[in-house]
Amino acid sequence: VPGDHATYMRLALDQAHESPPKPTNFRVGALLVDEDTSTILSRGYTLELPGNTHAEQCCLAKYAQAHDLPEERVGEVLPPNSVIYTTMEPCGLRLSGNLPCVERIVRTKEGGNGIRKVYLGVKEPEKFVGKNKGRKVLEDNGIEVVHVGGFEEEILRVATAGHEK
Ligand SMILES: Nc1nc(=O)c(N)c(NC[C@H](O)[C@H](O)[C@H](O)COP(=O)(O)O)[nH]1
Ligand SMILES: [Zn+2]
Repeated sequence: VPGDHATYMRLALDQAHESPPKPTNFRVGALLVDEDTSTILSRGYTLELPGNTHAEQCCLAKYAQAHDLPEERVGEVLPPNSVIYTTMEPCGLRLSGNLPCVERIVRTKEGGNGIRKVYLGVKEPEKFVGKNKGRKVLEDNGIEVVHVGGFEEEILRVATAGHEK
């Protein structure tokens, strides 16, 4: 049965609950979906893969790994109408200096179809890097950004669970 946006965002939020709490990031969950066939291609959560990894990064890396490719070449194997559901908007800047997920999503257009749309549950709180400017970068690269409402309170509670109260 084709999932609706809420179904997929709920599944992304389930992923966020798997993330180990940490004071210096947010606990986020992401889903990679083929919109043509309503197939879930990959799931990911913050810190799932070794290193200081983000949910969207893990989602892409796992799908690439399943095709024996490094994450930076995932665009070569994405179906034509791939989308990402992420509980929090992709980062445009990271305090660690690691490559932001907006760049990882934009580069999926290299060598293939690339991610078409990003569905987000909440905007990034301004705690670490101030205002997140990633949305404009995605849109400037032809990637549609859509807010899926209804989960904000739970998304933020999960995202900040590792922060000092
Ligand atoms: N969309 C998103 N997915 C994630 O999985 C995650 N952890 C963040 N978090 C954004 C926040 O801005 C960064 O976590 C801090 O800027 C610290 O940067 P690092 O995570 O250490 O690279 N945002
Ligand atoms: Zn990120």
